[in-house]
Amino acid sequence: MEGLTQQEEKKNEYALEVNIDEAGYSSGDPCVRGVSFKVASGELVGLIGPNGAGKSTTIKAILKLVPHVKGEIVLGGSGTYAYVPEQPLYYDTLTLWEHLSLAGAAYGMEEQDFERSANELLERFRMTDARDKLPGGMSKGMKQKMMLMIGFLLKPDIYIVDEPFIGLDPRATKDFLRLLDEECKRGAGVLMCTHVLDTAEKICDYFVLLSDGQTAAQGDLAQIQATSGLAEGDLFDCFEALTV
Ligand SMILES: Nc1ncnc2c1ncn2[C@@H]1O[C@H](COP(=O)(O)OP(=O)(O)OP(=O)(O)O)[C@@H](O)[C@H]1O
Repeated sequence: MEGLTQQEEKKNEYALEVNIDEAGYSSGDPCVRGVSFKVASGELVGLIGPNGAGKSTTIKAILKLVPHVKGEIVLGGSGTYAYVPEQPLYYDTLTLWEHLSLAGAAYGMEEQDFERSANELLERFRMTDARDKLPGGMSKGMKQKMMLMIGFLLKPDIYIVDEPFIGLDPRATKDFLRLLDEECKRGAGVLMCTHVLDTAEKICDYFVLLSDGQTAAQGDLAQIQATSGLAEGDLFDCFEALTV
């Protein structure tokens, strides 16, 4: 668009458009109803809500991992995404490096490009010493880092990250947030589901607050505050006021 810098232009494109009429595990009994939002390129959207509110079901509906979904999901850009699940998924017999290699090969990365990116990620996540370890010999946080590294390796148009903070120590959290910020600046969109509301309040551009399978509020912090009637409230206060 005229007068916009390249980065502003990127921000005006959508990395993900979600219009879920219904989603659930058995027909006729949807857990999620009427959830619609967009993630712009370069934007970080926080999907928040109490236990059982429907956050993971929403993410799984986006990824077509639940059996019943009515609605429309549109991936922007070239349609590439990285999903980082809440529970690490891995092969017991493959080392960290072999997991990265497998992901690189599956996405057709050039060998040189893969080696450079994988080594950089090992350093940034302080995991170089764990390069040849099997997941069974890793701590919870190390497994979580492995999942995040696989996501970052792929440099997708959108990251879909389910509760990334549990298990990460403060330094690893900082390393992760710094990388995420760089990826947003590159133009990637991020949809992140989390219970860590103080961090979400600091880093998210937009919030979708779910309660009992429906949208209780959505918008930036000012809009969430307005919906909750707490003009000066922090995200936690608004969350309490708006959820059941
Ligand atoms: N595999 C499943 N089969 C049937 N029902 C499920 C399944 N997984 C979740 N549900 C139901 O869907 C509803 C929403 O659950 P969901 O896991 O999406 O919540 P959530 O917001 O991610 O919660 P949490 O914060 O506890 O992770 C709940 O009523 C839950 O019982």
